[in-house]
Amino acid sequence: MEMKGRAVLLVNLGSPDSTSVADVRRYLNQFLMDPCIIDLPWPLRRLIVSAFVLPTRPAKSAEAYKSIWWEEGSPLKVLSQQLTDKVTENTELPVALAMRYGNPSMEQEILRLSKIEGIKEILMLPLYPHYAMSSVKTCIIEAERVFKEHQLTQKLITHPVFFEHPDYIQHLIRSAGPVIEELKNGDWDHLLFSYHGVPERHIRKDDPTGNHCLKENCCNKPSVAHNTCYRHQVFATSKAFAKQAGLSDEQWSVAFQSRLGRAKWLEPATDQTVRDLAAKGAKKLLVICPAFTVDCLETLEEIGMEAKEDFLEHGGKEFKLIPCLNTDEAWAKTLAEWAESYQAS
Ligand SMILES: C=CC1=C(C)c2cc3[nH]c(cc4nc(cc5[nH]c(cc1n2)c(C)c5CCC(=O)O)C(CCC(=O)O)=C4C)c(C)c3C=C
Ligand SMILES: [Fe+2]
Ligand SMILES: [Fe+2]
Repeated sequence: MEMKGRAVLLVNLGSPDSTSVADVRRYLNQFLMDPCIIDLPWPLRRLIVSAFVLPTRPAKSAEAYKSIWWEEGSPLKVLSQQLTDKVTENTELPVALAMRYGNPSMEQEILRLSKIEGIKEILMLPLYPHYAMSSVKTCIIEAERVFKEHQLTQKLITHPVFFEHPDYIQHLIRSAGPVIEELKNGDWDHLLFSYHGVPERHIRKDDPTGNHCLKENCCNKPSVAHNTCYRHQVFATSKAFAKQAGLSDEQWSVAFQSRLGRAKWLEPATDQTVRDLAAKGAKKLLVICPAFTVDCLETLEEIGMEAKEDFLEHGGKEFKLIPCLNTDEAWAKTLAEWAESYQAS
């Protein structure tokens, strides 16, 4: 196994430095001014962010962050760091954690790793199971920018996405615990896979065939487009999970959360789906969020609080959010193994 000279960079999305409105505004500005997030020409993006988002959203988001914030800081950052520490315990390679937005920045951590004696390559492993312009692609663009700007001589490699890797699926099922057997026994009515949504336009832009994605049944027809199709990849995760866990087709479904703005995003929306499930008579609902490897605002608040309240208000009786893999020991070990064994072709 050729791993001498490799350093590992785990990357996650990032959080504001604190729950103050000023810090949330700074974070949202950096996030939303990324052309991979709002993919419009700079003047239009600047206008939309300044005129429609920054006047009101920071205060609203700050309140949401306050409801999930821990004494040690943002759950996403605290959990990502604890996971990184566990990965470090399982490998002799140097491992660092960076955030795509906010701190610790990718620039700071790439430069730190590049200064370690004997480092010839940096393997970036985005902690996102699925490819999206707004997740993996933006990390690659930022890492390439840092390498170029600082004229780094090391090689940059990116670990592939792992949306249907058998180890990842197995960890998801195992870490979900007894609720999966309970679902099979009929003790829960349904399992909803809630994935972060993306605008449909992003998927079309990344479709190398120019006409495969978002057509009738496209995600089930083999295509090179699936390498960059978020929709295909989240269905692949859900189907692999259901197959390995032994769930029948009626026991689960997929929905997309966190929509922002007026463009058309992937459907169905999680909030509507949760209400529809309650209206159809579901009383006990399980929700899992496999687009996130660690819990964050979008799982803890949007699903664990908002979606739960919605379900209970519309006639549901019990709602359980299955935690993300977070700092699971076996998962950390798998990440260390992947970091050591991955060979770029
Ligand atoms: C799973 C990967 C993610 C994709 C894809 C993604 C796309 C995406 N997100 C926004 C806008 C926002 N997302 C926000 C929070 C947030 N998003 C992700 C992950 C993905 N986003 C995570 C892990 C988090 C949580 C961060 C945390 O600190 O816990 C936010 C900020 C919070 C808020 O104000 O609601 C915004 C805004 C867009 C527009 C987008 C695709 C275009
Ligand atoms: Fe997001
Ligand atoms: Fe597709």
